[in-house]
Amino acid sequence: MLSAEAVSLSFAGRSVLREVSLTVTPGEVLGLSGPSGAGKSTLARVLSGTLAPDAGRVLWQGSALPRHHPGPVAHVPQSPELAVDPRWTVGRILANAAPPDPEVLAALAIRPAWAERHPAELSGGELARVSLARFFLPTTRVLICDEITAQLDALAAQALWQALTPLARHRGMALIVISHDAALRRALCSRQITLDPRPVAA
Ligand SMILES: Nc1ncnc2c1ncn2[C@@H]1O[C@H](COP(=O)(O)OP(=O)(O)OP(=O)(O)O)[C@@H](O)[C@H]1O
Repeated sequence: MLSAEAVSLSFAGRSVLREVSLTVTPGEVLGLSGPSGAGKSTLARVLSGTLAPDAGRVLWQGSALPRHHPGPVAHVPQSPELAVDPRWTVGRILANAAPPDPEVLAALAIRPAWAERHPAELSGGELARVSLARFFLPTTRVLICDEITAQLDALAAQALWQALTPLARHRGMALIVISHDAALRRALCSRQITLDPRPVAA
């Protein structure tokens, strides 16, 4: 189980997260919403251990979040094109943290032929799937999906979620779905929290 206890964070004296508390249990799909700038991506970075809070703590199975990489909590970023090295091939990107998992590659319809291509040689939907596969590792127990289908058309978005959610459920992986799309959150999530106007504990 992942939990955040009264997590607070400021950037240059400006408070972004104010005593945010939440829990995520294995296999759960939790929705996270709030207006632009509310701190959703910042919270994702804190939960995945890439950003340390000023106050409060993040616990994994009741202990401090492990510092090793890859850890149990992965944050799939909002803009995959900004999060990958454009000089790397898709094959290298996919193999960077762990050997690619054939089941994940097949479920996300990632073609072997893409291995020699660079990120700029994929469509937005293809790159979104590669970005997802990159964080969908055997060690991942909580996958934070940060607006991962916001740039896709409705059909491509639906295909991605239809591939991702059964795979995560099958592996007992929890998902945190960050999205401005209320219908999507309703369809996917068993529980939701909102970072507006004040953090709501779950
Ligand atoms: N490294 C940083 N340094 C300074 N300010 C930052 C930094 N990262 C984020 N912020 C600020 O923190 C606030 C929250 O940003 P964040 O990206 O978490 O919002 P968000 O809720 O995910 O927004 P959106 O829905 O637009 O993606 C914003 O005002 C942003 O400018």
